[in-house]
Amino acid sequence: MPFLELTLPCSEAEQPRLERALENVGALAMTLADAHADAPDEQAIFEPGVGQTPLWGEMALTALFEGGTPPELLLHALAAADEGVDWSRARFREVADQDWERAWMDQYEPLQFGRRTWIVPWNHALPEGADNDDAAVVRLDPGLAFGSGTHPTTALCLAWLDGLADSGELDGAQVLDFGCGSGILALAALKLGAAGATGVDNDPQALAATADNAQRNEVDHRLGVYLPEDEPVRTYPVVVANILASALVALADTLAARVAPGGRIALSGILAGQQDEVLERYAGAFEDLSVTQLEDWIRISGTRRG
Ligand SMILES: C[S@@+](CC[C@H](N)C(=O)[O-])C[C@H]1O[C@@H](n2cnc3c(N)ncnc32)[C@H](O)[C@@H]1O
Repeated sequence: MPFLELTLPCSEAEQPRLERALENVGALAMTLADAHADAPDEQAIFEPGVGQTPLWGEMALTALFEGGTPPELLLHALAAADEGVDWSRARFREVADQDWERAWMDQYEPLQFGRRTWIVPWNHALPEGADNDDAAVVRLDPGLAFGSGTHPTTALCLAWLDGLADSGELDGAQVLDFGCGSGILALAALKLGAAGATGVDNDPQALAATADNAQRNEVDHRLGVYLPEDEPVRTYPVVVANILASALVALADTLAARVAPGGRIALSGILAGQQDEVLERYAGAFEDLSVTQLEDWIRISGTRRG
């Protein structure tokens, strides 16, 4: 089914407010494009709530909604979400799924994380280094689920997994990827030597993307995917969760209960400045908590107390 695409002009000052309202009424994904005529193709794609900072002055914000959504109902919901915005500026059109997938692919290049982890789109040949025998290569088309490796929150987790593999801690391990999105972290862990992985996400589309990516990477027999309410209650030696700081705080007890004594955890999706609240919530159950920053984003990692 085609999607409904909404586009409206957007200044830098307005951007967070517009994004919040669009997210509240169910936007699946958004793009921000330079509205200058001389740079029409420059755009950034991001998941609602985990935006990217634009560099341009005049912008157009585009949001994608489920196909079949009536524009007038959406305008009504947007007016209720934020009545201070002139939503009549919005323009609508139906777009095919492929247009969005194409937009992802066009801005997506092979990337290396740590020593030997590679994320390579299916339409690229393996670059030098990714063709080494010990390279851990995940082939990915992220589609609409978050997780292509290009976002710093994902990059921080991939580098952490690569480091764990280097110290032998992933060998034969079971890994929980909480908030799996495209499955990128679970797949990387499996390629780096984990015996099995569990992907959990509250978005069924993410679970479908993870399962599909696992099958295409031929690791589906070693991966299970679950909604949070169906997730098996068990412990893991390695847990990685790239969700927002507020969710990490809310899920602290659940995630702590999933890490085996002496096991390792990485928490990502934390904006610089939000780390203290997360550190405070996890300090009781985890020791050796360390903070790593990439651009505006923080990763916290630690070891479960025995
Ligand atoms: C930032 S993306 C991370 C995707 C991928 N793991 C990566 O590192 O690129 C966060 C994912 O967590 C999911 N998510 C957010 N809150 C959640 C919750 N409370 N329980 C389970 N999944 C959640 C979202 O649907 C999204 O797929």
